Order: sequence, then C-alpha cells, then structure tokens
Amino acid sequence: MTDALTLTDVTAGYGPTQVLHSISLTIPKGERLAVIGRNGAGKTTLLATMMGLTRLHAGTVALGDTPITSLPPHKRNAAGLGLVPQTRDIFRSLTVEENLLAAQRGEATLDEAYTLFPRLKERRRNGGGQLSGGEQQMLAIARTLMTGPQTLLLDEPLEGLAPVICEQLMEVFERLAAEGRTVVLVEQHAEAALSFASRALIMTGGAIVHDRPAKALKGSDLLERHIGVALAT
Ligand SMILES: Nc1ncnc2c1ncn2[C@@H]1O[C@H](COP(=O)(O)OP(=O)(O)OP(=O)(O)O)[C@@H](O)[C@H]1O
Repeated sequence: MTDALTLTDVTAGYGPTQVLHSISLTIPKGERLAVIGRNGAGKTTLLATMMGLTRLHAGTVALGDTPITSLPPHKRNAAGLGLVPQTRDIFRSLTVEENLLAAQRGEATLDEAYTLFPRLKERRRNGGGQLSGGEQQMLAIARTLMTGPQTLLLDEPLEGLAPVICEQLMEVFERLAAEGRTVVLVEQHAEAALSFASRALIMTGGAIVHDRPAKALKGSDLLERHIGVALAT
C-alpha cells in the first residue's frame, strides 16, 4: 500500500535540458487526477519524472513518508507506481498471455486482467503484433496492472482509438479508481479526462499553471485559453 505521491520543487528533463520547472504537487491516495495541456507542455515528462525515467536536476519525490528520489524505475514500480507509456510497450512476438505473464508480480492474476479486459481473454493466444490498436492499448494497460500498482500513470491512453474503445477504456479507469487506486490521466481528450477526474492540472511550458477541481475547469475559459477547446458545463 502506498500513500500520497509528492513532488517538491522538481526540476527535471533530459540530459542537460530542463523541461519541468519547479513542480510541487501532492496527489493523495485514491485521487483521480487529469493532466491536460498542449503538445510539448511537459505532460509526458511529468509522468516520466514520477517514474524515475528523466534526469532530475533539483527537488524530491516521495511516496508517503518514503523518499523515492534516488530509486530507479523498477524499484518505483515495486513501491507501487505503474506507468502505461504513450508508446504502448508490449512484446509483439509474444502472445497476449505471455505478455501478461512476463509482467506479473506479487498477487496480480491473469483472471483479474481478463475480467477487466474480456477481449484480451478471447485473444490470449494471439501475438501482440496481431492486435488492433485498441487491443494493444488494453494489453499495455493490463501489463502494467500485472505489476500490482496502487498508483496508475496513464499517458494519453485514448490517443488514436475509436470512440467505442475510448468508452470501454474510460469504464476500466472508473473501475480501477473505484477500487481505490490513484489514477493520473494525461489526456488530450479534455472532455473525457474532466468527466473522469476530480482534480485537473493544466500545464504550459513545463509548469503547472492551474490546479483546480475538474468541475470548475469544465465551465471556465481556461481550457480554451490553454488548450484551445471549450467545453460546456
Ligand atoms: N527525450 C527527449 N530529449 C529532449 N527533449 C525532449 C525529450 N522528450 C521530450 N522532450 C521535450 O520536452 C518538452 C515536453 O515534452 P513532453 O513530451 O513532456 O510534452 P507533452 O505535453 O507530453 O506533449 P505531447 O502531448 O505532444 O506528448 C518538449 O519540448 C519536447 O520536445
């Protein structure tokens, strides 16, 4: 079980390049957090920094009272953080089931994965490379869940997928959040993200420029100003 994820004065990037500037953020356990912003705003870099995949120039990262700043990604994973990267990392030459078993750790089971994603059960003997884009995304999410994370970091999981698949995935995120998992959702589909989330961050230029209840953002002009879309309340 992990507690709140806290970033304090975090400046991070790639090699000498600084992308995130002085980010301070606490995500309480069980929160549904949306992160929105234009392309290049630093959303992926924020998730990657939580996971230990970037160069930290300054600041600290903690899970509850435990500092994880110096932990490599696999140890952060073992501590309860799970990232589903935008690149949908799956093994194309392994079957669906082999992909899941390769990721399995702790108490996570195939049954749980197949209950969440019945489509993966139907396709369990198919190769990862034979799956549709939506099925690959399901497999990428299920692989991360097989590592047993309390906190799930989702990087644009709906990107390029048909509306019906997006709806199915959002239902899965609802279930995961209802089970008490913390879900951090980076998403260009602002409407879906804000309907799901209780809190939302808007990022611009590697900084968090707004941190609001999701409901408050839906009706405000901030979305139009920062990401060029307007949503009805
Ligand atoms: N590996 C890298 N090396 C150097 N700079 C990078 C690297 N990856 C991303 N960047 C830069 O960091 C900045 C933030 O990129 P990031 O991918 O975090 O933004 P984003 O908000 O997730 O955008 P998108 O919605 O397009 O994925 C951009 O200016 C990008 O060019």
